[in-house]
Amino acid sequence: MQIDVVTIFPEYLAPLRAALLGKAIDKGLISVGVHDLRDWTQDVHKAVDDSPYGGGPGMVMKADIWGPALDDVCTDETRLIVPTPAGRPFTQEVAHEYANESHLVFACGRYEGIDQRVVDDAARRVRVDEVSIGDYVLVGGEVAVLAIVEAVARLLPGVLGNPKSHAEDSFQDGLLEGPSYTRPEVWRELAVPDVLRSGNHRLINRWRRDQSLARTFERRPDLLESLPAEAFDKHDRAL
Ligand SMILES: NC(=S)c1ccno1
Repeated sequence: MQIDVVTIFPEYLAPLRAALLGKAIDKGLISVGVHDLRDWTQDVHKAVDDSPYGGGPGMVMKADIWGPALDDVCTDETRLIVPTPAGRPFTQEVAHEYANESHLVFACGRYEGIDQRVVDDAARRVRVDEVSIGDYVLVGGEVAVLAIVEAVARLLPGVLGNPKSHAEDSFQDGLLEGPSYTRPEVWRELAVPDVLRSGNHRLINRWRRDQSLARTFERRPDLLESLPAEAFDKHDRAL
């Protein structure tokens, strides 16, 4: 997978080359290009923004800078992703969608965002997603790109050490993951639940399913409401 990021703060994306992602890059599973939007400016001040039409606070990023940048970075295969609070929710399901793509390009907005015509024009040639990682406003899209790239890259074959790791992710079955424990058996007078030390895998799996259902019911009942009836089995106790 090729990932390209266009930003006015290339240094913000340095973490992409660290840890798990760095290893995936070293293995050739992912190629990452980070591009400084200011390389497409023509003026001595390298201006990338201007005042908003219609007035209002802040500045808007210029279409006549973003357009040529995306023309150069995108290909016919590109899925262009624009992180924005006004976007559709970025979910585990969307992460799986992106993991099947060959080329992701991320456009990192700053200030009050990017002139809408940049998205409208790009949509004439490539698939464009305006996505949000949550109902809050960041200073720019770079942090969202780091989150999205990590969520997507870990789904790629060969990136995680154990390919089964993400099979039990939260949201994988539409539910939140239950609690996890490791040694020591007792820590600050808190003991690991006996069932996990029983060796009875049928009981352990039942306990884990119950914990997942209970946690989802308590913290994200909306996820339960959106699951089809067939997502539940006869052993799922009424919550
Ligand atoms: N919530 C998202 S994705 C965002 C991008 C910029 N600010 O907030």
